[in-house]
Amino acid sequence: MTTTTATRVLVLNSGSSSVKYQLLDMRDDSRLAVGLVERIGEETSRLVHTPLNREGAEQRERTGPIADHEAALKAVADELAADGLGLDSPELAAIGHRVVHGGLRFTAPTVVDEEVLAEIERLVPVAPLHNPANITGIRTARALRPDLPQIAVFDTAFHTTMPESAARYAIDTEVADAHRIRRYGFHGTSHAYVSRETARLLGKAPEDVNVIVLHLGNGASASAVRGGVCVDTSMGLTPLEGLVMGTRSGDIDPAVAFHLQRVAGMSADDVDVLLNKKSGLIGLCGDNDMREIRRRIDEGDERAQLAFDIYIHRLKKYIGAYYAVLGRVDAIAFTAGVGENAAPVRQAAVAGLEELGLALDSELNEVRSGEPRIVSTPYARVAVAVVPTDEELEIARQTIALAAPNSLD
Ligand SMILES: Nc1ncnc2c1ncn2[C@@H]1O[C@H](COP(=O)(O)OP(=O)(O)O)[C@@H](O)[C@H]1O
Ligand SMILES: CC(=O)OP(=O)(O)O
Ligand SMILES: [Mg+2]
Repeated sequence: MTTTTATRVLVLNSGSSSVKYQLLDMRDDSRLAVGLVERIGEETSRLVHTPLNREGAEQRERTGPIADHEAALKAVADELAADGLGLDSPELAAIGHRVVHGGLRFTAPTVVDEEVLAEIERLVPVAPLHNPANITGIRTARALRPDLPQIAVFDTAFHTTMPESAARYAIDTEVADAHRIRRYGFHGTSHAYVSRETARLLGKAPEDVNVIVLHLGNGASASAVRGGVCVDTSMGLTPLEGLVMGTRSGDIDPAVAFHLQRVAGMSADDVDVLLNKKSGLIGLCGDNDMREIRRRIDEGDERAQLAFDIYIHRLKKYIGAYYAVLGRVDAIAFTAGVGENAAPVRQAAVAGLEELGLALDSELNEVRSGEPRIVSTPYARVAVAVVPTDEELEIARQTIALAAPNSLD
């Protein structure tokens, strides 16, 4: 009789209207399948599944309504099964889940049980776009494989090292403590992975480098990482604070919220929707995709240009702020959809910062590549790097380390 050692991990990254997933073999971090379900809940849902477990296997795409995250995960399970990678496989060691808000309690990856789920549920008001989808992902995966460990990896965990001076808001301490109001920060899995990869790119140990990480996706956040430890980040109690995002305002005078309620007759929920879903780039110019905004700018569209300028202005302010927080900066790393792909964003964000030791090589900056790379000139004091993030790989590593630490021996 042969026994199979379970070394595979399925990672589910459930967003408000999408699920990204990867099935990995942790013996060599190889991917067996990757995919995405997007526009969940709409008529035009789309599932793109790429099997990577055999030569010549082709990407498959399905369009048509997928009602909710539960249906999406079942569709993913069917796609995996069609490639002989079904969830019933004895080689599957665990399922890892991105969970966005872990509050004060979850500072490390956690095995999910009912009590942990209840705590993630309690945090829904501070991550209303994300935690509900994460919970559905966990419940559905558990129903499909009740015997497997389900591991939650929290976006907030990497930021729990922030000093109180960075994490606390300057409001009444009793009110803040009673309601656990503080800056938690998000995208931590990405900030952790990218800051480490940046050190590697520089040929140094993470302990020896100070990095500003700019995670610019649809949601966007900056972090200041000193010697591998997060000391400040731009998102706060919720993922609304900080940079200008696809649909979120980022930093704003909080008085705007009560002014709109008192003067414009909006409810708290109306303001929430306005700031989370109808602001940022989409609120400014009607588009939240940087590709479309650049296209419009090339055609001379002034609204798109102003939206871009506001986005860059905020980004620059955070670069300056985190430069001051860190004192010495070895690298600035751009990551996620915009950071990895939009050369004009990188160029504009560091333009004029030569006095801070920042200088891009404009040719290197234009090169398209999926590899980590340096795009600054050789004589620049601060390296500018493009470092593709890989939240799924990082979640898989943390998942196997907790669920089956001896499986890779
Ligand atoms: N080639 C590109 N050029 C410019 N921006 C891009 C490109 N590809 C993707 N993006 C931007 O990346 C965003 C998605 O980033 P991503 O990190 O996948 O976000 P999320 O994880 O929040 O869904 C898109 O909304 C788009 O603005
Ligand atoms: C926390 C957050 O903003 O995540 P995303 O960018 O996936 O929306
Ligand atoms: Mg993302």
